[in-house]
Amino acid sequence: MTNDTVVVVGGGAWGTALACVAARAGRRATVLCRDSAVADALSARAENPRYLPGITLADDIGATTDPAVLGAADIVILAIPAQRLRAALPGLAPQIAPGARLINTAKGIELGTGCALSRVIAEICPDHAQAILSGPSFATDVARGKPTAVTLAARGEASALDLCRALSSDSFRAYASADMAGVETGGALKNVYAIAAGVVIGLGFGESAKAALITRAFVELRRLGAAMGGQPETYLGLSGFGDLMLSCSSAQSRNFGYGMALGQGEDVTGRPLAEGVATVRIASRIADESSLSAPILQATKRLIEGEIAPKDAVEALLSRPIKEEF
Ligand SMILES: NC(=O)C1=CN([C@@H]2O[C@H](COP(=O)(O)OP(=O)(O)OC[C@H]3O[C@@H](n4cnc5c(N)ncnc54)[C@H](O)[C@@H]3O)[C@@H](O)[C@H]2O)C=CC1
Ligand SMILES: O=C(CO)COP(=O)(O)O
Repeated sequence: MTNDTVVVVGGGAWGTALACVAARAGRRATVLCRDSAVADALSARAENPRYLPGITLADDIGATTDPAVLGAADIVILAIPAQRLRAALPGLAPQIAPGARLINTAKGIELGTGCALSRVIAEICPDHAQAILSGPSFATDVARGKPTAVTLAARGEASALDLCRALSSDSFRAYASADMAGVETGGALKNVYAIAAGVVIGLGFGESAKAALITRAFVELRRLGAAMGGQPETYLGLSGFGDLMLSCSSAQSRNFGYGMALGQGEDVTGRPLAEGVATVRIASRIADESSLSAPILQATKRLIEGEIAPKDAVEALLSRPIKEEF
């Protein structure tokens, strides 16, 4: 398989960082932007001042707003917000070269339908093989070339390994997996728990409370993920535990930041993209429908919907009946 040419759809923080990844791995990389100002800045100054201000990017990244560029791609990386995927894909699909492989990197579950994003992609691009890249990786770190490791899942180990080799370099290491559902659900659900961890810190409850929250969140994430089709061991890896740990422990995470603002009683309107806000709504419905116990997720949902105050949400969790840990 030829993997020479990579087109990244989405000129935001993550799409830009992933174009740097592809370029560092020796691929010809182009970002397909929606906004011509972003494309111009990337092409002329190797900068994305809107989404990654102050970071000088590899200068061999191309940028365009013309979807015709998809016709030359061996690999198409999707890096647009999860809830935008269904609306964006029909305009792109006819342009994508027949043999190109798609790698989704958005983290979420479709709000209106409860569909995994891989299913949304399969519905709109049924003839293209697809993969998922997910793991602990902040765009700013990746764009700067700081060491990062992620999981890349595809149907079939050989395909996953081939894509891992195509994108790995001395600063970016992708591990192969054949568990698409496990990788996908881990990335989506960790955002919910990052919001919850942010709330705990925003309330001033401290690091011990946060460690307890993350540990119990991990139990829930594995339970929900398994019900959605993931393999248990996948959640122990980079796309599960790794990403949960990163997002629940750093104010760099937009989801954690959103939770912190909630905990501090701030107005959260207009904050940067926090995918967990949509995910918690649909994941709570899925948990209810399957009678799965997910108290942290349900408390986070009620908090986000304004049904309960942050302090009361944490107190409700602490006052649940005493039970065995496992
Ligand atoms: N920023 C990060 O560190 C990471 C982000 N991700 C995931 O990547 C996805 C994108 O996140 P970011 O790039 O950080 O968000 P962002 O807010 O920085 O950028 C989003 C980009 O998507 C574009 N976009 C939105 N709707 C579109 C549409 N309908 N058609 C074409 N382009 C559209 C916007 O113009 C913008 O360029 C999210 O699902 C996020 O969870 C995953 C790993 C790391
Ligand atoms: O997914 C991420 C890191 O792996 C980015 O997290 P946020 O979307 O919360 O910023």
